[in-house]
Amino acid sequence: MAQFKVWARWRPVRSGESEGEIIRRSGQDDRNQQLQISIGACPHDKAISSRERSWKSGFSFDGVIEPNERNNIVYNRLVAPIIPDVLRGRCCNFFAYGHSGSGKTHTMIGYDFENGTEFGLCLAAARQLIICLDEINASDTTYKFGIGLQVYELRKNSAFDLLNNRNECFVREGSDRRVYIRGETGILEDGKVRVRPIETKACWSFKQLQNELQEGLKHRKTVTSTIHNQSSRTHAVIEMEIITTELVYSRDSIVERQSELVPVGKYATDVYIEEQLRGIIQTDDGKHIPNPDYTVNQQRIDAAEVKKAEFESRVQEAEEREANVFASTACVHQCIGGRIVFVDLAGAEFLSGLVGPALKQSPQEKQEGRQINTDLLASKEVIRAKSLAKSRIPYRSSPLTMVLRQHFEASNDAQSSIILTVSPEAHQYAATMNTLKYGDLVGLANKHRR
Ligand SMILES: Nc1ncnc2c1ncn2[C@@H]1O[C@H](COP(=O)(O)OP(=O)(O)OP(=O)(O)O)[C@@H](O)[C@H]1O
Repeated sequence: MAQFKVWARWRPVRSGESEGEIIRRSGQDDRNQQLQISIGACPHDKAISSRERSWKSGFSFDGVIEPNERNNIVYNRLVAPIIPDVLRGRCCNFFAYGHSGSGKTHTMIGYDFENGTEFGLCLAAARQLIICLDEINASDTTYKFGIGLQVYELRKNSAFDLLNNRNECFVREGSDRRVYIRGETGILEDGKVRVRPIETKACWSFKQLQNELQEGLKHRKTVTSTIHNQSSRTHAVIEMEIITTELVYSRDSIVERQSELVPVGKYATDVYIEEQLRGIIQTDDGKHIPNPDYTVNQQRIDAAEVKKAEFESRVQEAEEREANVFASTACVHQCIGGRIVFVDLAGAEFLSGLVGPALKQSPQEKQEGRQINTDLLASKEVIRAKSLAKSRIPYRSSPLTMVLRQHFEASNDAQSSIILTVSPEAHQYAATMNTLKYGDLVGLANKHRR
């Protein structure tokens, strides 16, 4: 089975664009029902080099979505078929890749939260999942299943938590080589330390999830681009995981215990450093030698370490409890932990260098653009390496791929999709071509595996 399905979605021509200026295109199936896309010469021929006059992809696309097909049709074709996988506890990923204004956000998140026909894919998926979970809840009242929602934007090494006031969190690789997204450690009113993981909102109804998502998206950073005035300059990630009340409690308890460990761990480090510093002196010629008047208090260091180990084992206990909750629930209902992830990538014009001349960029925006380039290139390489089933996947090339690693790895036996959003407008010819060529590359890598 192909790892990544590749879809192209043509957005409608904006009102005001003349029909004569749209890109001519056609498609053709091969025996495996894979599609080849042909693009005619650019209507603005003069601006384009001759080798770009027309183009044909390989039979590398799984499908093409036409401009008149609305979001509900897209959902039924792309996402609905994998919902049973999510309900079997698997992880499925959807990426939208394309140039500014090509329809990534329209597809993944949607701009209409009231009209079900136009729900973005994530909202439509949430609606279907909650219907299925309600059925499970009604048939077995021992458990209460819902959806854990995380919504964040990625920019450089930071994740901005849209469900927590756009709080800045940091992407770090732990000593266990897992990637964690955590905010600054905070001090609560009662003086307790709190480790802040990225917010997960437990949603038990569709209405609740819809409100949380809508509120969160108000914090999304958008700027005016040459194409439209709601352009996103970050990658937005929407994760939905099937959870139970018990799982939520067990995870809260991990956070609680990690918070308790922070001051104890810091004390142990401070004691060690203090003792080491007291045990050394500097001579007049700058050399460091043992302090003859002080004996390092090893007992004090050991006592602090023992305390730290005690708190570490409390964290470990809480982690084991979470694993038990997970395993015991999965024996009865395999849906627990099922995950669906939607990634609305930043505009691909940065990658192709197609930022229009009208888009004046500040030095900070230029730097952001470079980071977007790095991220898009890295995700491109990861998707390609996965499609080719390479043994080494370059996850560590960017913060985006580091964060997505767990989802990519969890989705090994499930289906993921990349949706290439393209515009038929002639003035976006080069951008459209660039996006389709990328899709072709991924699709051909898939074909290699079939
Ligand atoms: N398939 C479509 N059908 C109807 N309207 C669309 C479609 N695709 C895009 N649009 C409209 O075009 C505009 C730009 O789309 P959108 O914001 O989704 O682009 P984008 O690719 O996310 O851009 P950016 O990278 O700048 O954020 C929006 O008003 C959106 O509603």
